[in-house]
Amino acid sequence: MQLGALHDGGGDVAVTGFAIDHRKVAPGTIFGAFKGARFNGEDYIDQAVAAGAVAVVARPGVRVDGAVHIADDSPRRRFALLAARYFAPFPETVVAVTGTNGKTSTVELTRQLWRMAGEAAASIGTLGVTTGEERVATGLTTPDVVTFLANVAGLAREGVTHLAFEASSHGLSQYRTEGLPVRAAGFSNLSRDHLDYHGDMAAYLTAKLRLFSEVVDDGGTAVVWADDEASPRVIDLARARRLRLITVGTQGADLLLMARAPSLLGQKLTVGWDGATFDVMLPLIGAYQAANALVAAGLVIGCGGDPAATIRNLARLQPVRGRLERAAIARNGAPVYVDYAHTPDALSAAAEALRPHADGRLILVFGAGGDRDAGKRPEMGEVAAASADLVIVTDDNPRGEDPAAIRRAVLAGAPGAREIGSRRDAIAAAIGEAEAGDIVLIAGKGHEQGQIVGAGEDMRVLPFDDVSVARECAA
Ligand SMILES: CC(=O)N[C@H]1[C@@H](OP(=O)(O)OP(=O)(O)OC[C@H]2O[C@@H](n3ccc(=O)[nH]c3=O)[C@H](O)[C@@H]2O)O[C@H](CO)[C@@H](O)[C@@H]1O[C@H](C)C(=O)N[C@@H](C)C(=O)N[C@H](CCC(=O)O)C(=O)O
Ligand SMILES: Nc1ncnc2c1ncn2[C@@H]1O[C@H](COP(=O)(O)OP(=O)(O)OP(=O)(O)O)[C@@H](O)[C@H]1O
Ligand SMILES: N[C@H](CCC[C@H](N)C(=O)O)C(=O)O
Ligand SMILES: [Mg+2]
Repeated sequence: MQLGALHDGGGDVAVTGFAIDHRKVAPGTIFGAFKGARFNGEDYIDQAVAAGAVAVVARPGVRVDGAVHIADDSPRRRFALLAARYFAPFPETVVAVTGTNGKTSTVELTRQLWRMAGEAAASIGTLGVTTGEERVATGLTTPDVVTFLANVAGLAREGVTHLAFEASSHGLSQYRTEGLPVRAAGFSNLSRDHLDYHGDMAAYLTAKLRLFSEVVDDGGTAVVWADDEASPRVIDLARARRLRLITVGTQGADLLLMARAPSLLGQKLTVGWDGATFDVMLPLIGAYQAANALVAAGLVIGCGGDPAATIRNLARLQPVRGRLERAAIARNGAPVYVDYAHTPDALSAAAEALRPHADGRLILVFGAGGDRDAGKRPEMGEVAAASADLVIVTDDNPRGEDPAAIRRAVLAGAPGAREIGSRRDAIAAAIGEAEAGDIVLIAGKGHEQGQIVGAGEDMRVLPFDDVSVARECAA
């Protein structure tokens, strides 16, 4: 593609790719120079040009010598829009999900429902890029804009027609997915997380709302879990933009959750749609998984899926990796679950999901991540103390912080909890302690395969998998 096709005055210079990191610039690249949380990409413009950048997208007034300056007050957005034109075509049906908790689950369940309907479907999110055949990790929930758009285009080349992706608040505020047409947007819920980055809940919500106010296509659909305190804000925005609105939940007007009855390995849902009532056995436990499955169904229906078939297909959903995953059974019969709860609200949701299944105690092992929202730590402690009978506070990705200090902050909210820094020892203690009728919940890492310690040059990922460790400890 010629630069002139992307930018007036660009001329017939060949564009060979896009980069936001100067170390990835090759001859013919368009470089995006952005101010970030740790570095200022504008400091690397000269190096990018020396490496062959033919154009630089940067704020007006920034000095660019030796390449075309594509000036814009919102350089990240402009860069994404240009990159999208370069990388297109994309899958024709794309949906995005935002919310504090439930994004990964919802995009994965959406992908499964599409596949059951015979569509070539994929998802992109915390679990990586997932197709029916394979899963490739990207390291972020919403990958950086170049990785994201290149992957989405790659999926289209492989024949994928339906894509569900996670729109994290970081991704939304950094325009990591702009330019990709989004037909339907899903909202799960809003609760405390990531305030280290967003500052306060209002800013965090504003970042998420951009999915509905700007990212989803004109004439697109909003699928909103209606039982959340923040839902009315999303619904108002959807109405203001005249999006098609599908509200879901016990408060939903469209996909109505009329009843939910937990059973041993799942739950019976009674669901209303357009005057008809459906009874379906969802093979996943917990109110939160029912919510995610229904939002997924709403997204599929919102993109033209047959409502009755989609609702019936809920009975064939497979579990999502690391979300209330039954990892092991302790010698005395106590089941051990692994879950990705790493916020106060998620911890409460995971504990509530398991409570009806415990005749005895709920034993909870968890920690809080380092270099992440510190304010959520005591809140997580409080929720844990209120939700479980025995709480063991341990380490979960301390990153650049002192693990003992993180544990102390969590313990401030859960003074009666036990403290065992080594995650392996904590899991062993919980499983060793469990008696028949108890349930062990290991929260925070879900699918993760490592314990992240240190930061910058000293950062290391020590192999660690909650599911395998639980199995070893239960054996
Ligand atoms: C806080 C945050 O979102 N950071 C991400 C973001 O950084 P940033 O834009 O602030 O960039 P920066 O590192 O300050 O650098 C500024 C610019 O200079 C460029 N640069 C920098 C150094 C250099 O030598 N040369 C160079 O060109 C960078 O590529 C960047 O464009 O963009 C970077 C490039 O893509 C990411 O690597 C980085 O992820 C860090 C590692 C991270 O931990 N991110 C987490 C918090 C994150 O994004 N999480 C969300 C939400 C998780 C969830 O709730 O599911 C996610 O979507 O994963
Ligand atoms: N709808 C929901 N309501 C409340 N809690 C939920 C909901 N869905 C998931 N959770 C909790 O959040 C955890 C993470 O779920 P999931 O990975 O689907 O969310 P996410 O939004 O993708 O998280 P992340 O921000 O890390 O990407 C689950 O393991 C569960 O404990
Ligand atoms: N996407 C989340 C994942 C947190 C997972 C948890 N194990 C932790 O490290 O805090 C984040 O980056 O904040
Ligand atoms: Mg996720």
